[in-house]
Amino acid sequence: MQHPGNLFVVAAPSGAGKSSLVKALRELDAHVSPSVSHTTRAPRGQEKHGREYFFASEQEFDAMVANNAFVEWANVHGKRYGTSKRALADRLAGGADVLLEIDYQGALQVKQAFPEAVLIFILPPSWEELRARLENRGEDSPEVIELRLKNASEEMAQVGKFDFVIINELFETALFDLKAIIHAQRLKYAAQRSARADTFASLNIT
Ligand SMILES: Nc1ncnc2c1ncn2[C@@H]1O[C@H](COP(=O)(O)OP(=O)(O)OP(=O)(O)O)[C@@H](O)[C@H]1O
Ligand SMILES: Nc1nc2c(ncn2[C@@H]2O[C@H](COP(=O)(O)O)[C@@H](O)[C@H]2O)c(=O)[nH]1
Repeated sequence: MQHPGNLFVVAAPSGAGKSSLVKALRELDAHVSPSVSHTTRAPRGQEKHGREYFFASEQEFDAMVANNAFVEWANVHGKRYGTSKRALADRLAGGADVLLEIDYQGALQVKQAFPEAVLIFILPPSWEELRARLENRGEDSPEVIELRLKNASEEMAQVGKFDFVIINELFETALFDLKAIIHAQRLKYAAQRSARADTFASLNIT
């Protein structure tokens, strides 16, 4: 599918810092539009329906799967999460750069559907730091934290399938890297578009 916006996918093990990085990026770059996913997990803390997620019952999620409403969906830490086609198509068609914050299974499904999507993986600097970030965040029970840490090794084993890797040790450095990747992709895409336009013009294609 051709579309005027760029598509970025950011994945990471839980607690590596992807939401914090994406939030900071969005404060600096209004052209990056997030996509709001659907999930069957319960809201945490201050989360609002339609802002962080569309919170769906198992039956509602089943119906969306049956209606082929997702670009991608996956089981993550025992719950289901998915990006709806509606969340993506309108934004891309409108020329926005869309950034999906999803797990690696979803990222690989997106790459199948949109080969031009740029896949970025965020790594924590160490296991100790990953655990500390999950514990200090104070949002998940000890059982949930253990499950997320257990799943992190399978997730991190997928890093080679991504286009870029950022190690989120110093936050400002990782944010700089993320901005640089997005900037480089915009320049590349703009150059391709202009080369295409030149070729079209030389061939008298309007
Ligand atoms: N570079 C960093 N140094 C220290 N702490 C950080 C850094 N980046 C993020 N954090 C902190 O680590 C915790 C986890 O970050 P965040 O919630 O962004 O992770 P996440 O990858 O989005 O996790 P999840 O997938 O569970 O939503 C937060 O408390 C955040 O403030
Ligand atoms: N495949 C998808 N994964 C998603 C999506 N939205 C979020 N996620 C990932 O789930 C975990 C857990 O998120 P949390 O908010 O419960 O901490 C994390 O890795 C998210 O990136 C989605 O639409 N598809």
